[in-house]
Amino acid sequence: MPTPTHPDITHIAGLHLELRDVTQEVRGAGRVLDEVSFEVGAGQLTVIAGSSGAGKTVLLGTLAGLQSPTTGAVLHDGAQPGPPGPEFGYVPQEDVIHRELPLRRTLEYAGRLRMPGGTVPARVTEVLDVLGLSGRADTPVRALSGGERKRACIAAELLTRPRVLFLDEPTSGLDPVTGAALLATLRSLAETGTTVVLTTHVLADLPRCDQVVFLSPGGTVAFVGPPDALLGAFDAETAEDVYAAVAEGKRAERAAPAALPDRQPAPTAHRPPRVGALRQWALLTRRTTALLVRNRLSVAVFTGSPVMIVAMFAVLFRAGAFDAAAPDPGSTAMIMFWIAFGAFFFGLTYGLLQICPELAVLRREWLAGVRIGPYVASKLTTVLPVLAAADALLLAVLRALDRLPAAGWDTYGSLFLTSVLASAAALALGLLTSAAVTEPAQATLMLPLLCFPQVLFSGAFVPVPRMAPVGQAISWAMTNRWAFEALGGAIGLNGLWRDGGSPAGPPLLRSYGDSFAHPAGRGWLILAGFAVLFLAATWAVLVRRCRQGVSAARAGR
Ligand SMILES: Nc1ncnc2c1ncn2[C@@H]1O[C@H](COP(=O)(O)OP(=O)(O)OP(=O)(O)O)[C@@H](O)[C@H]1O
Repeated sequence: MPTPTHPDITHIAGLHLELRDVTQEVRGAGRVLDEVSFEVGAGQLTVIAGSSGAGKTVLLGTLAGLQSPTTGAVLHDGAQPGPPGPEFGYVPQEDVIHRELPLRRTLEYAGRLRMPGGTVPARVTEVLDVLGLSGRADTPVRALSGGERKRACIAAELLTRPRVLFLDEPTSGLDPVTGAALLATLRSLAETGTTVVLTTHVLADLPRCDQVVFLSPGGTVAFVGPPDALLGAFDAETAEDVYAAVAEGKRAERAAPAALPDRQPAPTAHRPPRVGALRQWALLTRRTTALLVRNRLSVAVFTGSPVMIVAMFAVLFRAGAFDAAAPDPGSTAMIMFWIAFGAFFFGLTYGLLQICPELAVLRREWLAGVRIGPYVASKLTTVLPVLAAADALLLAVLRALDRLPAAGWDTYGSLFLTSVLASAAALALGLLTSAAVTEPAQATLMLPLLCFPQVLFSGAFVPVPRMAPVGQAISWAMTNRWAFEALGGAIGLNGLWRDGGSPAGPPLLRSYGDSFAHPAGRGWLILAGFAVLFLAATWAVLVRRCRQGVSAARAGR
């Protein structure tokens, strides 16, 4: 990493941070922070050190206002931490940027989502330069080294010139030279006004900061002060000796040094304007599309599953099942069912992996001002056209192979609309599942669990009038039932079975009762209702997951 330069020398007003007698209890871990008090002056670089498990990450999150303290107060510029926004930067230990796109594009999307105006490309160039990443601008994020990816995450935070930047172990895993250069970058950032707080295990980071907060294993503060006072406070010769002394329970005298002053008087904090919901939706739609196209797994699923299903249908059914003179009533019902299930399956598989792999990114962007509504809507607008194409392909191939009858555009329009609505409802169910699980493996496991009842209770294999009462009740909640009935109604199964030249028709008609006797509009309404319901539930789950562990004030409540 080259020596950092800082072309952007405009000073900004850093945030003044204060903890007053903060205790923090974590479920399952008990009291993690105990009566912690210290201040961080605006534009100062503070390092939180301490042994593993001492509570550094919890302290960082509490200081950032992400977790409300159990008792005590956290103050930003003397007040409760405000709602999320672009003037606040937080870099957790895990990566919080997408991996598929080239670095510059990734940062441009991150910037456009956080700040309005056309200055983003120039700002990205500046930030890449500051972090020594200019030479990697066109490299996909996944091809960057661990240290470069860490700097890329920091770059995303710097785009908005935050007033405060929190970083959880940014130098872990970096070689000494790269770590020192990163610290130098953070120092120059502090010198232009941004308050910087980071946790570390790297001893070399300590002398490079303005203030050290040393946590002892019980979550109490063993030392707060300038780094050059650290060794003396513990009569130690090296920083390792300090770790040993703190592990033995030693604490420096808390007639503690006065808090470092703000680097410059903070003028009234101004909140930069947020990007509007409509613009966020358009940007997120473009980014999701770009990410999908670049992701080999999603391209394989998006193209592979329709092709596979269409091919299976083509070899499964005989031609001419709908021939009015000699129909095959059993096959006609099955063709309608499998079209409904195909539409459901496309929607579900496309939706299941949409959210869970990027939840950490979403949570970070939500804190920077990205709204959940536009995010969920962007998934729908990106994926639904692909689903519609897959549904159209399915119908077209079945018609071309004479597995569906010759009929007018109104019939095929009705079949298509039903399929698309069935796919939309399944997509929304997939998104809901993807939002609720914690990792892609869980989402994949949900696929058979969600498909099985949709097959059993659709009313195709056991007609709804023949189901046990509980089964009938469950069938109401199956989108596949409504799609199957609407498709059967649109293609005219009742008439074909009643008037067609097959003796198997009338008994089948009696079994299925009035399943296909309803106007198509009823099925469309129900399917659209399910889609809206699942999307609303997805929104609610994501809001809850983003707010989880975030203090009420920060969460904007
Ligand atoms: N969500 C959680 N659920 C249960 N326990 C937790 C949770 N978060 C933190 N803890 C516990 O709180 C304590 C402090 O954790 P924290 O991650 O802050 O330590 P740390 O000093 O940052 O450790 P490290 O340096 O290893 O990252 C640990 O005992 C940890 O197990």
